[in-house]
Amino acid sequence: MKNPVRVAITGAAGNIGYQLAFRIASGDMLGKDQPVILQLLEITPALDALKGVVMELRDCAFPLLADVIATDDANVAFADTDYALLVGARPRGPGMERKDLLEANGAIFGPQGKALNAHASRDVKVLVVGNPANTNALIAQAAAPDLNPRNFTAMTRLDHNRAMWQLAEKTDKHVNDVQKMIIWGNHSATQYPDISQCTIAGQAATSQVANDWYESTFIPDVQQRGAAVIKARGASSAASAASAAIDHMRSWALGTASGDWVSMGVPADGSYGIEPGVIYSFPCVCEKGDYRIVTDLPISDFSREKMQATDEELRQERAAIEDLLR
Ligand SMILES: NC(=O)C1=CN([C@@H]2O[C@H](COP(=O)(O)OP(=O)(O)OC[C@H]3O[C@@H](n4cnc5c(N)ncnc54)[C@H](O)[C@@H]3O)[C@@H](O)[C@H]2O)C=CC1
Ligand SMILES: O=C([O-])CC(=O)C(=O)O
Repeated sequence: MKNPVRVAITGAAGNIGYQLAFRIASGDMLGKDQPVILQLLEITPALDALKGVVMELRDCAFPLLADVIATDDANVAFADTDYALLVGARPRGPGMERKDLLEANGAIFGPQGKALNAHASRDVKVLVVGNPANTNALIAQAAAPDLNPRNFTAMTRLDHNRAMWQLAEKTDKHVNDVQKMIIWGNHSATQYPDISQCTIAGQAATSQVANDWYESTFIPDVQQRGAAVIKARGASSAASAASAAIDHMRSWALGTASGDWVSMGVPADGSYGIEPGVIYSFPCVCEKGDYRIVTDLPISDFSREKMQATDEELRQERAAIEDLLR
């Protein structure tokens, strides 16, 4: 049996956290041979609810769950943690954009970055889910100067999964047939879901759907899917968000499928002309516990314009919280 690894989840008594903890404890994220110690963080008023989550985790008698720690102290939650899923933050309601949460949620991620910097494993892999995810990841990264800046990532895997399903449904294929989807940029309404490289059962996606459907239906539907779920459910996506978080971490830790890639919000490194300074979603291949941005894909004028628009929004979000980066 492998030694247990430590997985921290913030907002663990919230809607997403309640899904995440159980799936991670059952081995969905790191494999059925990898024991885990869950380190659950909540705000003090939610500690009773968190106690209930811990009771239920124990009641599942998960073979892979080595221990559970529940706390309202980030220094405890992040101690020696190998994986940190930063979920705890306020969700948006109807009529809000995710960046409307910047002020309320931005303040959470500086102190958490600082606690990670002081206490986490030096190789900790960080995924920010709390919105606005890309900019919150930037805030956490800036507060953790002793950790590898590349290890601060934001979740666009839910958008990636949504886009794959929309395309599969439109072409009457299974989602397993869809490869090489790309989400560029921000986890927001400016994100650019790009099918130019996509294949469906090995054939170019662009030859299987009408361009008009792609531009006028697919792109806005993927961009607005979070809002559509809020309208339908009266609450933001939770089970699908937890599932995507597990997909993101599993790909990063265990690798992406041969011949395919995934979308991850990662620090821009100049690839595709996106200058450093923002956490931007790129197509990424993961191998041996690391990721790399897939480079040198051809970019059309249509794509370039959309990639720049979402970059611009990220720079505006950054400017709005610049004081939190110091
Ligand atoms: N990146 C993505 O694709 C997605 C992101 N989200 C975002 O995830 C976040 C969480 O969503 P839900 O779980 O539905 O919200 P929720 O309100 O059900 O749960 C959030 C939990 O975080 C806790 N919390 C608040 N501040 C905290 C702090 N400083 N430290 C630790 N815990 C804290 C709250 O007590 C609450 O239990 C929201 O910001 C939401 O917008 C949601 C869906 C997808
Ligand atoms: O839309 C929201 O506010 C929650 C979210 O990020 C998503 O479902 O993509």
